[in-house]
Amino acid sequence: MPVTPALLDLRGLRVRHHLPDDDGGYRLGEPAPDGVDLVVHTGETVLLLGPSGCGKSTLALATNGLVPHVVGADVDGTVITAGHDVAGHRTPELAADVAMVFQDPDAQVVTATVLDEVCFAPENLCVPADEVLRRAEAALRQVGLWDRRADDPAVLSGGGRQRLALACALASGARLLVLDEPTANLDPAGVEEVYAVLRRLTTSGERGVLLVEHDLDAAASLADRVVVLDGAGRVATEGAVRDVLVGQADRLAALGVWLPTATLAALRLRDAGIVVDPLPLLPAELTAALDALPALPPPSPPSTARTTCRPTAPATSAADAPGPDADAVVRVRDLTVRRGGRTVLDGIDLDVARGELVALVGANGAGKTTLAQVVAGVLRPRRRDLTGSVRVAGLDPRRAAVRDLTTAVGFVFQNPEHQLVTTRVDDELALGLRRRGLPEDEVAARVEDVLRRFGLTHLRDRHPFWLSGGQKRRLSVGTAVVTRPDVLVLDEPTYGQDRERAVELLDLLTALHDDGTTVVVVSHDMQLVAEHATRVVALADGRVVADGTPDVVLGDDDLLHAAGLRAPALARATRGLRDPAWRGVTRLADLPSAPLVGAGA
Ligand SMILES: Nc1ncnc2c1ncn2[C@@H]1O[C@H](COP(=O)(O)OP(=O)(O)OP(=O)(O)O)[C@@H](O)[C@H]1O
Ligand SMILES: Nc1ncnc2c1ncn2[C@@H]1O[C@H](COP(=O)(O)OP(=O)(O)OP(=O)(O)O)[C@@H](O)[C@H]1O
Repeated sequence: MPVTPALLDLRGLRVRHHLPDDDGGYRLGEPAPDGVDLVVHTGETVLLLGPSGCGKSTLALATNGLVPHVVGADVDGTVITAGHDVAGHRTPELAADVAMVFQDPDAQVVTATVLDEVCFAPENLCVPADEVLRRAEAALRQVGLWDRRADDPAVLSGGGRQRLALACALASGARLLVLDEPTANLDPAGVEEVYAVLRRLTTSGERGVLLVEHDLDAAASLADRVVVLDGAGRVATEGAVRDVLVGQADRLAALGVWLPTATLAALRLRDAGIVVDPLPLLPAELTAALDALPALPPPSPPSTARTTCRPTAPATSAADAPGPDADAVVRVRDLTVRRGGRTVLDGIDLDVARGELVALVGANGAGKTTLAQVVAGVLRPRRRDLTGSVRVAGLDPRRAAVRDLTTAVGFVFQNPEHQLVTTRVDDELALGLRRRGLPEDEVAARVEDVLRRFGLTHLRDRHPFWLSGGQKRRLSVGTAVVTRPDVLVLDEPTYGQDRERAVELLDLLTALHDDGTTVVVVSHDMQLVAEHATRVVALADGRVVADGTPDVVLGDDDLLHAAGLRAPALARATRGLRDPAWRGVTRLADLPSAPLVGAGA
């Protein structure tokens, strides 16, 4: 046991949120977390896992007193942060000791430029001016934002704002970093960079990290210990990373918690009678374990579920992209868009046929959100800022009446808060249907269906504002799905979701797609893209740099690296295998699913 005092020491933490009621008072929500003990020492990274709504963000907010001093709640138990009892200290008094990065980076921006933002915390802590600048520069360089230091934080892309929040935490000098999904909006290259920074910070022995994160392929190699909460907010299990993630993989899977891709793959193989023992944590360990088997059965033929309605020509450059398509439900021609004086989309041509499930991928700032929003008519640039044309189901999204447009295309924002407007979950789902004048019994039936499919029935009368991040995200996807549009455009729909919900959401998108809905989804999760998309369009610097099937685009390592992307975790594990038949297996669904006579170990 380390002899230094803990940076964070939680004993019996139990939080019940104050839920406002109609007569101006409040009632208490269900406890989450519920009686949790958790300790973080200097030099240590502790990973906090658990299904959506179990209280991970609430626990994070309790470490610097935002819960209960700002977010109303009854708190039992004790929280000692860097030796201070949080109950007796306001959040600003703890700022020198604990720095937080929230799930929603927009929640914390306060100044007018990127540089000011990073200087803000150390200035408030009365750090000498030259030291403030030194720390700010170092932090901005570490997250790759030094060149954008004069920009307004509001004009950064989603991933840009996430990097900024992290730079602020680093520059504050606080010894305890509490990071709530710090990489959720980052491109794969950015995730690697951020984890490299965190690794340097913790191995230098000066700081400790409490990390809430779903992307275990990256986090598993950084964290020292894991604490897993169950759905009721109690500690289900804890221990060293490998002991928990690998040693108790079945239990975690049953809780609906994410597992590393390599572990998931091995569990699937085990079901097919191919025993990989011990279970691997990282892609390289899966490679070694499979190579050690006497023989591998052939992988399953690629699953038919993903076959596109209209085969897309494999193409690895914009020039080779599929030609004009008469059936295109989305048609983008030579689209150029300027924002804040900068060209952010540069001559985009893109046809999406009815029934495709297209993933838009690319580095932070590549223009994915801009393209998605222009297609959905959510962003309507001025005439001088846009050239070229866009048609969705025959409509011009810049000019069409909102009512017509929302029948043609549903949009889900990167940040769900931006689109929730009513005071109840069920009203939020009913809103678009009522606006269309649907009969009330039809409205009720569709709302019930979506509540059930998205696991929101028990929260139907909750104010959308008082939901967890994952619950808000499901609600916002639900509002887009409930109107059954021709085209559904989603910006990072799985971020913040536990495994069960993310898989459910993607299965739902796949089902909608099978029913003929065209789906365009912006995603940084290459494994999910590989599993579900029928086509991948990669953007870099506002241009289409690749357009083809997932196998072609995600199999081109040089292209992926140049575009700030990385191969999916399973592809990283299989590409080094001795058995050539297995190289390039990218989808879990393509692993052997039944034992083959005379094959395997
Ligand atoms: N500000 C709030 N007011 C009232 N209830 C809240 C508030 N924030 C969260 N809750 C509720 O508290 C519980 C725990 O939420 P929390 O955000 O801590 O969960 P989480 O584990 O971080 O979930 P996710 O993975 O979905 O982000 C949930 O049931 C949620 O609905
Ligand atoms: N409101 C705005 N004003 C000016 N520039 C903006 C604005 N919003 C975005 N930009 C800029 O447009 C470019 C493309 O941003 P966009 O959000 O489309 O990228 P993205 O590929 O979706 O990135 P991310 O993966 O980080 O979400 C970025 O350089 C960004 O800084």
